[in-house]
Amino acid sequence: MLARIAFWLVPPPMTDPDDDKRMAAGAAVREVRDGMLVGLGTGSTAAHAIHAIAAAGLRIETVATSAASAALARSLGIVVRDFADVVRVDLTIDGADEVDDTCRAIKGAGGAMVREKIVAAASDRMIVIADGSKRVAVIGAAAIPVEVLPFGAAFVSQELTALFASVVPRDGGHYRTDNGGMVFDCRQAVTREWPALAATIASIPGVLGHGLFLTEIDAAYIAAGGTVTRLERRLTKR
Ligand SMILES: O=C[C@H](O)[C@H](O)[C@H](O)COP(=O)(O)O
Repeated sequence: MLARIAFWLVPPPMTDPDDDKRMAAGAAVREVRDGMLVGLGTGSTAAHAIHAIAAAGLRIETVATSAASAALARSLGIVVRDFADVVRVDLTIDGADEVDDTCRAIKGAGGAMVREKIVAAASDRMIVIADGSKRVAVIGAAAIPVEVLPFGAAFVSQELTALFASVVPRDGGHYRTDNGGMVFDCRQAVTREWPALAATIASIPGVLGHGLFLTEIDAAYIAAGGTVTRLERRLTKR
């Protein structure tokens, strides 16, 4: 009862999720140093990081995980290289749809997960930035997006149906990624043995990639109520 009264007298601080995204992005960008090759993520939170990089006037080069992020960065005067010529990235900063305290994440609501995973794998350090709504005890409530070669759509959809309770083609099957792939948003996995599930999805012919990031992320900056928490992954990356 006392706790309830205290709640009404002193309401918890309310912050705009966009302010939290900006704050998480700003904290991560403080890790960027002149001379680095930096991976630019995709989405609304990653866009804050791109703006923060531009505002900091850092002398860096970047690679982008989507056409949208490349266009935003170039519009702000940031040098963006073609990733096809790159084998190693110093640091990547990207958003997430869900992230847990061991830095496992679900990504790809914006459809960029395949390029994001390639750039993450090439990165010495991969940081996820997010507002507090993305932090979860256990990943798995968000849809896991699976990018599929349109040629194999029906076959892959059938295979995914054995792994998930719900398999929904994005935009009724009309959505296309920067790679020309379709996306199936998959929910309620029949197993939460994530490494085995990730391997099974990836092994289906026609699958180009998926949004389960189980080993790629080194750290997460989560901002909630004006406070930034940094989570560091403890296990070795690969
Ligand atoms: O494909 C999109 C990416 O994985 C995004 O980083 C993720 O969906 C988070 O986006 P936002 O920061 O807009 O919530």
